Amino acid sequence: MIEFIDVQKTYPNGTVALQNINLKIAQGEFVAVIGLSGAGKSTLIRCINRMHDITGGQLNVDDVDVAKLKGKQVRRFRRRIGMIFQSFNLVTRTTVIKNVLVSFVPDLPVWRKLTGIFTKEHKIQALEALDKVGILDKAFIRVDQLSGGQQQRVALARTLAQNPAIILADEPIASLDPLTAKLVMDDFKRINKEMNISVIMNIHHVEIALEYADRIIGISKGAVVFDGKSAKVTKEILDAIYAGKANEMKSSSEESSAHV
Ligand SMILES: Nc1ncnc2c1ncn2[C@@H]1O[C@H](COP(=O)(O)OP(=O)(O)OP(=O)(O)O)[C@@H](O)[C@H]1O
Repeated sequence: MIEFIDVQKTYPNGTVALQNINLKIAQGEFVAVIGLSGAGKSTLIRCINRMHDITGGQLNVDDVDVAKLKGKQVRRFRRRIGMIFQSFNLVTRTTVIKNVLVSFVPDLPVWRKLTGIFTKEHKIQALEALDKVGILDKAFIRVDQLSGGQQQRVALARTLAQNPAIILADEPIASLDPLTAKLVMDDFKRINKEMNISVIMNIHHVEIALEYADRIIGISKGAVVFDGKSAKVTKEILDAIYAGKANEMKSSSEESSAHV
């Protein structure tokens, strides 16, 4: 369970990115966070794994008060939370399997991760993770020889090898063509349903968000203006989220939150 209690985030330059966020996300949910550029979607997602520190309120993940974690505790905590980025964040001049193996040695410097000191067990786990996203046959190919969709799958496999409870995805399909984007979304959906891994995804493609996510969180100017099941999202709700008409949405947000 991820719980935001009156969470606020103000950046050091004074920008208020999140204001009084209250949310509960149960284990195994597939949540899409939507809203205009600059609304605070990325900030919201990145507070969950402490990529950003909150400046007010409390954020709990499985009853752990995330803000109170220190040093090694943060690293251990992050092991259970995978992160997928728009830009894949892979080392492209090496093989697929080495990119996945990196997930087993988070505390070593990068050069050591890439020198190949991995156990047989780790290699088997890495191959299993690649199999789960359908690219086992690419294990020994260099990443820069793969398509964008295949590279995003490598990133997913790397995250899966971590055995995460939660996957945070920040615009994971933004740089993919529509067909490939759907294939990658199919992977997310399968992983979510079959492995009960929570997926919290920041996404600009509204139609895809509605098709794949169970729940939509609409953000405008740092505030939650809609929170409810994808099936309940109407054109009017979308217009309001994207017009930033926060006040207009408050009542439907409260109404919808009751169903979650
Ligand atoms: N490191 C930072 N320092 C200061 N302000 C920031 C920082 N990162 C983001 N912001 C500001 O915080 C607000 C929310 O940004 P955020 O990136 O969370 O929005 P977003 O909804 O994810 O936008 P996009 O869809 O364009 O990625 C914006 O006004 C942005 O300019």
